Amino acid sequence: MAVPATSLPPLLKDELDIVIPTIRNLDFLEQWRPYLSPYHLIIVQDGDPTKVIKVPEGYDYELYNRNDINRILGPKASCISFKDSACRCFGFMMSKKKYVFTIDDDCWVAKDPQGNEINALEQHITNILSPSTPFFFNTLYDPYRKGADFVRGYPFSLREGVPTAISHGLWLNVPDYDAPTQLVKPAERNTRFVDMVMTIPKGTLFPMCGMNLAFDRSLIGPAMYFGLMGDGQPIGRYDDMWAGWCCKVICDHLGLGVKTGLPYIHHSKASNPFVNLKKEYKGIFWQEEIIPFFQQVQLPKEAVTVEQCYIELSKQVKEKLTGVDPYFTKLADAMVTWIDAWTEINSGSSKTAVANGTPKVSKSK
Ligand SMILES: O=c1ccn([C@@H]2O[C@H](COP(=O)(O)OP(=O)(O)O[C@H]3O[C@@H](CO)[C@H](O)[C@H]3O)[C@@H](O)[C@H]2O)c(=O)[nH]1
Ligand SMILES: [Mn+2]
Repeated sequence: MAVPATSLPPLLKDELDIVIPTIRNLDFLEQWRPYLSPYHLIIVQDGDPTKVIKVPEGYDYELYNRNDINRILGPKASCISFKDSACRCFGFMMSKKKYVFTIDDDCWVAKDPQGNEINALEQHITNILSPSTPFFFNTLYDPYRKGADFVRGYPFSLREGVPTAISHGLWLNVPDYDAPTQLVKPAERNTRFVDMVMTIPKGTLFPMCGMNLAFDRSLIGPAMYFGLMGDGQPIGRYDDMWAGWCCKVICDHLGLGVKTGLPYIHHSKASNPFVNLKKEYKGIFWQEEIIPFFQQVQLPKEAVTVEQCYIELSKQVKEKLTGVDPYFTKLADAMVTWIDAWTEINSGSSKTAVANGTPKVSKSK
């Protein structure tokens, strides 16, 4: 019988923030209470800043709306998307913790095949705190999980693994399909629970979904920029994809690991495929050129920090992708603005969080 999650002390309670992008009241947090209420939330309110977002009692949080973003970042706020879940990366920037878990407000606690609730955050923490194996594939998947190990023929020199930077979770019910797939398979639901965590091999890109994602902010935070999406931009719903491609090439360069698989969340809402098609349209054919770009990216050995890698990447984006569309010049510049803002905010020289950004004292625990 699994030990109920609530009986375990909250792992990394003071070292992890939960970032939620939202345009609605956060009632979904009621269901997550046993698992998430010990942690500090950073809520990034998108859309109309005059709308009041209700947060269930008993949660400790700070909330930033567009007015806060503009006040805190000034002109640099131009790099934070508006009217798109990409805004969540502002929460990554404002966090002061080593780890971040980000979740969408239509993601619910899932159940495993035995009917037990899945503490997604606990599994992400397990994934992040155990090493990754990007250099040699272990056919028994994650060798650090209980009941598994490295198989015969796995080099002992590689068994220490590397630090894990990203833990990419999955979704039961509504899978993260692109609009064309949603259109041709509107009723398809993911009911398959696969009890697996694996390291994504070095040199392999992956489509990172932002709705159930955790990462080590100290290892890869500055690369978790979700790009220029939504209002005023020619593309949407490629925010997390862009961040994932940038992060993966930088993780490969710096010898960091990316894992995918458990945990699952239950994704409830299928966003409108027609609206999604409009947002994704350009991305669907641009990505046929973006992926080969990332596959050929070489970062100089002198680039030894995430920031240095990211600035170098922005130069290559401007040089090699502007031919696809002038948007990539804007995006490359925004990547630099993001790093400037990240450095300013995280060097302590910035405006402290005030007004809406002031941490709210939880009314009752
Ligand atoms: O303008 C907006 C719209 C929504 N949000 C918040 O972002 C998340 C996701 O919104 P939603 O669940 O409605 O959309 P999905 O299509 O299911 O999102 C997933 O697809 C990808 C979009 O890039 C991404 O992997 C997932 O986010 C919710 O919390 C909304 O409240 C917003 O902030 N601004
Ligand atoms: Mn959703």
